[in-house]
Amino acid sequence: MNFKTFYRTSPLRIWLIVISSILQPFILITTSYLNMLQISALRNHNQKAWLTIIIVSLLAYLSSYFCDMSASYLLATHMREFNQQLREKVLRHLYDEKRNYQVTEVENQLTNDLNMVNDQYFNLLPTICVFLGYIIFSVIALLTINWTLLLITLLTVLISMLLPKLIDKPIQRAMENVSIKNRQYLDLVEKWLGGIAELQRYAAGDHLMSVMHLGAKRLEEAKLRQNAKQQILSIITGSISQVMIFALFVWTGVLIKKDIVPFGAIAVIGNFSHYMSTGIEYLPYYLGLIKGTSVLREQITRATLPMKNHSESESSEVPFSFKTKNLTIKFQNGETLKFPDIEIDYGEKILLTGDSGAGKSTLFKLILNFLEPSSGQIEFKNQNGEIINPDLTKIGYIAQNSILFPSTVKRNITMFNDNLNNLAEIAGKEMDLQADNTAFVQGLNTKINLQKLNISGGQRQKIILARAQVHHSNILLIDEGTSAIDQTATLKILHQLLQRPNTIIFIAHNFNQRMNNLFDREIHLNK
Ligand SMILES: Nc1ncnc2c1ncn2[C@@H]1O[C@H](COP(=O)(O)OP(=O)(O)OP(=O)(O)O)[C@@H](O)[C@H]1O
Repeated sequence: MNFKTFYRTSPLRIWLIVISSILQPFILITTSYLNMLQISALRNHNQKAWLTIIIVSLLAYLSSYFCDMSASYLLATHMREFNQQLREKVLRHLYDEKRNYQVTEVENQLTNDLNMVNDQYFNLLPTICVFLGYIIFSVIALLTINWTLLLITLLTVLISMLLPKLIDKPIQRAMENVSIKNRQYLDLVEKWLGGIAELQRYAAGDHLMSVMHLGAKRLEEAKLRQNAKQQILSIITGSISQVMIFALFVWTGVLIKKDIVPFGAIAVIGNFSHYMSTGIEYLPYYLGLIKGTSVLREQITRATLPMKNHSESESSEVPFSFKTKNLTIKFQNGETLKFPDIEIDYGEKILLTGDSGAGKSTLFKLILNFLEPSSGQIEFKNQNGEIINPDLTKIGYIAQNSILFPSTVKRNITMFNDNLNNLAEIAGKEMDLQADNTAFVQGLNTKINLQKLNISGGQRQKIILARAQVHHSNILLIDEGTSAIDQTATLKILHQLLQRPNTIIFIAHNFNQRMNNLFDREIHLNK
């Protein structure tokens, strides 16, 4: 993400912003010239000329405000469009990447990181133009008076432009640090405030306060350090500009004394040196801020790049069967799980059991490649029994904590594919949803309110199971998909699920013998 992408959003608008921004210093510096003429007219008692210049100056000032307002309005419009495009690209990237993201990571990217880059990079475009204009037009004005005055000024500009290079690394680090601390703080908010009811139940408010206080303190300290670094940059560039003004006045005095420049130049120099010093003080400061965003901009660019894995998915095939060999996984905390070799044929109905913590859910995650095995492999085959590069997205998966969306029951089943509406009605019946008519007053058109949690755990599971029924997959992995559903309904649901031709591997703890008998075989994992 750089200025080029920003420019491409609307080149015409960018040019208008640049022109209206550049016009502001041009008008102000031209008016300074007019002021000099105004003083001469007053000394010569030329009231008409004096009044004309005052009116022209007034109009010039008004047009300068107009330019300022136009630039701000155009920039705001541009930013709105640009940010919208950027957010869409980030979301497209996340969606295509199929990686498990932490919600806070994405939240931070779409809000805090983007705001920082907006404030300290793109929003500075008019400001940079104005300060650049101050320097350029002052240089031209000084040149008309005496070239040696210009020389002194140019030298100072050069020094000030090189200065931020000395300090842009610490500023970059400080900015990154604020972003990290902000992410950590959002993470705390999500993890701790997400469980506030539990904390209230056990009266653990003091601990919540101290954890949140520490997170907020770290964030504020990082901001303070960033501010201090920016202040240092501001002080360095400010001091240089003051030295320059002093040198300019002294040298103008010398030139006047030697009759090289007219006496009136001292008044004009005062104005120009002010514009010049403002330009020199702030331009490197803002350029320093812009440089400071480079790491964040790179991060955002990476998050917006389109994913190029289409060729991979094109060559991959839908899996029908698989076998595992010497599969182990070692977690970061040192815990290691070893799995027996398993071979599953197409159409088998497998009950996967084992003690709590034996690794049943982990096995599913390994099959789906959500987790990488430390050793061993999984071999997938197609319909003809040939080994394939599998398209793992075609494996159906019902996780323990499957997600519902704030929409109707039906759309949660069809996953927003209205062509599947009729199938949703059938799957709803198969998964015994009509037994919950009192909760679903409008049937499948009842809207799920995630805030008010207007559905029970069992109803949630039935909706997720119906979703899997409607979106047929050759291999379906179900992790405790009926744990909250009563026994009678579970039996009914199992009958429906297991009569389909696809492969089903079902993790369950609490099945009775009658339910167990519905499966072809049981695989038991030992700890
Ligand atoms: N990402 C992880 N990092 C560290 N340890 C993990 C991770 N995922 C799982 N484990 C550990 O692996 C072991 C197996 O976990 P898993 O969830 O697969 O068990 P399970 O057989 O499905 O248990 P349950 O029946 O209680 O759901 C547990 O001891 C768990 O703590």
